[in-house]
Amino acid sequence: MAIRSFAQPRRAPKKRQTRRHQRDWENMTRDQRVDFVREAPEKEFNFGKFMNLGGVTDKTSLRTEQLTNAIRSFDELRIFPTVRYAMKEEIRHGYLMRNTYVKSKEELTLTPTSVQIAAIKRITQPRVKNVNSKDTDSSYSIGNNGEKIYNDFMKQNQMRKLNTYLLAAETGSGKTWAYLASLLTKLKERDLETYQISPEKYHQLKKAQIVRAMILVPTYELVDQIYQTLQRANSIQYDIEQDIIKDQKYDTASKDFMRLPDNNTNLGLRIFKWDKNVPPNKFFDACNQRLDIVITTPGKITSLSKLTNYARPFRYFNGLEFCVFDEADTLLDGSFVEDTTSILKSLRQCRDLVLCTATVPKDVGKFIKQTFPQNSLIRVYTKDVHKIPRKIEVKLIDCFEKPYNGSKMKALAQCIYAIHNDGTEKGYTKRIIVFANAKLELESIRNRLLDYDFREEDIVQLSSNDGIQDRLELIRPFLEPPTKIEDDLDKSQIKVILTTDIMARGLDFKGVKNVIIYDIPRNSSDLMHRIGRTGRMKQGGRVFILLDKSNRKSWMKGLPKVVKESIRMG
Ligand SMILES: Nc1ncnc2c1ncn2[C@@H]1O[C@H](COP(=O)(O)OP(=O)(O)OP(=O)(O)O)[C@@H](O)[C@H]1O
Repeated sequence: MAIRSFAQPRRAPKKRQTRRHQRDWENMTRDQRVDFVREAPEKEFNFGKFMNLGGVTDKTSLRTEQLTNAIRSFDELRIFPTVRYAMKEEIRHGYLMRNTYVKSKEELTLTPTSVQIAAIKRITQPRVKNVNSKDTDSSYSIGNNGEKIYNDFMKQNQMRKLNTYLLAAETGSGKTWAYLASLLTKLKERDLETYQISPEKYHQLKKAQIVRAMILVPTYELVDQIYQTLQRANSIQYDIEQDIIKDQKYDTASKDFMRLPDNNTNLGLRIFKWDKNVPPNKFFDACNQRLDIVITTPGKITSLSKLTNYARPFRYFNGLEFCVFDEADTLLDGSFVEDTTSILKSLRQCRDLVLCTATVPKDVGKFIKQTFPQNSLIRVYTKDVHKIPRKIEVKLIDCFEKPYNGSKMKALAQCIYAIHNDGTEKGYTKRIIVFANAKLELESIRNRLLDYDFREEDIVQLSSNDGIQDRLELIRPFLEPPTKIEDDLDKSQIKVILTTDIMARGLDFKGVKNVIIYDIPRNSSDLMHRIGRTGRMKQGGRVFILLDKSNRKSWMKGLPKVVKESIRMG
């Protein structure tokens, strides 16, 4: 195992032990020494080509730490009041009540996570207005379908630069709400701004045939997940006087705006889920009125350019101001990058682009550096990015040891059997995710597991060969909190899902405690994503890694220590 060791706290770092540096160190005050050590590079677990992560400098994550230090509640962040209410209720709705001393969800005190604080602070901070831009009321005019008004309205943005935010934080740390809270706040503040200029213009703009914000993700499962989160937030009901305005010092225009029928009972957003089975004409129909947010995959957007019988189908995105690439490490790599870059080029009015990811592979980091000029790129890295959450226990199973004697299948069956009987999650169906590399292999793994007397209904396989509806149906029990065995349709004591990397990214498996890595993935980034399907939001979890001929003698053996000592993965 090769652990690059650099700074040792409170001791002069080895790299600095030249005479001059040693003298400097000795002359430093205690505080200066602490700062010096904190800014020196941390240990990193690095071994060969498998390790493809990089680009996290301790200075970047230190800056995020400084930003987040003093904040303890959502109320201290610039989040639009109605958005803040809906966000907290949505998180409360999905909160897992196990591992908490609080009796009911209503009593929970929710606090923002580091990435939420840092991202919201950075993204929603007001911009310095460009002195050259003609930011005056006279730039508004009225057109037939509202598009013209919007175009005029957007002209003022042309002089302002695009800000690109790179949000990188460990898996399960609440990145989705980090960008959603910022996005919804921007949309609401923009509406309020217009309303303050002229209520009439605000109402006219609502009829504009445009899309205001777009969230792109790599899979249809994620399209569905983000859509469900937003829809839940959008349908949360509040009493505008009691829950939002009471005891707060808002100016009259803001209060009037919040009391409008569009705002006074719920967020009132128009959200469009553009998934696999939705043809473009459904999207065009939805665009008859202003769409606040579209959630889709890059492929859906680029497919518009192939349409021959629609005039300028891309025109609906001409006024788009806010765009998110969720799972940006995937969207800016491999088969996606061509689509995503062509989309980027056409978003001329976009002012805020959020690249959200749990890992920044070196190649992707390099691409981002080359694509976005340094002065427009704002990095928000948390201090635990590229670290496996410490609540996760990583266990290695050597298939060459007794009693497996080289049989990986035997080791897998034994591992599932041991989880089944380990006395944890008493009374609940235990859910286990098994990751293999090749989808063609899944069927044979399942058949061989059935030979070990597991029940057919307890073991399912899922790959990209299955249709999206089947996939959503199969993963549903994993996306919901655990159920009591007697409430489960099949009365399953365990439920095993055999899958590939298609399920490894972004999916918010609720309280799944066990992940088995049957095959080692291609690189450390994929490994981090697989491991991250458990141990979400500081919940515990276990990951079992099967070591076979190809990897048993390797650095893999150092992994449990890397997690325990909270060492960053390279
Ligand atoms: N402040 C908070 N307090 C408690 N729970 C939260 C908070 N914010 C978000 N959550 C919950 O944490 C879970 C994980 O959040 P989310 O899916 O956004 O993680 P993520 O960082 O995007 O993970 P991944 O990298 O795997 O995509 C969700 O169920 C979400 O509702």
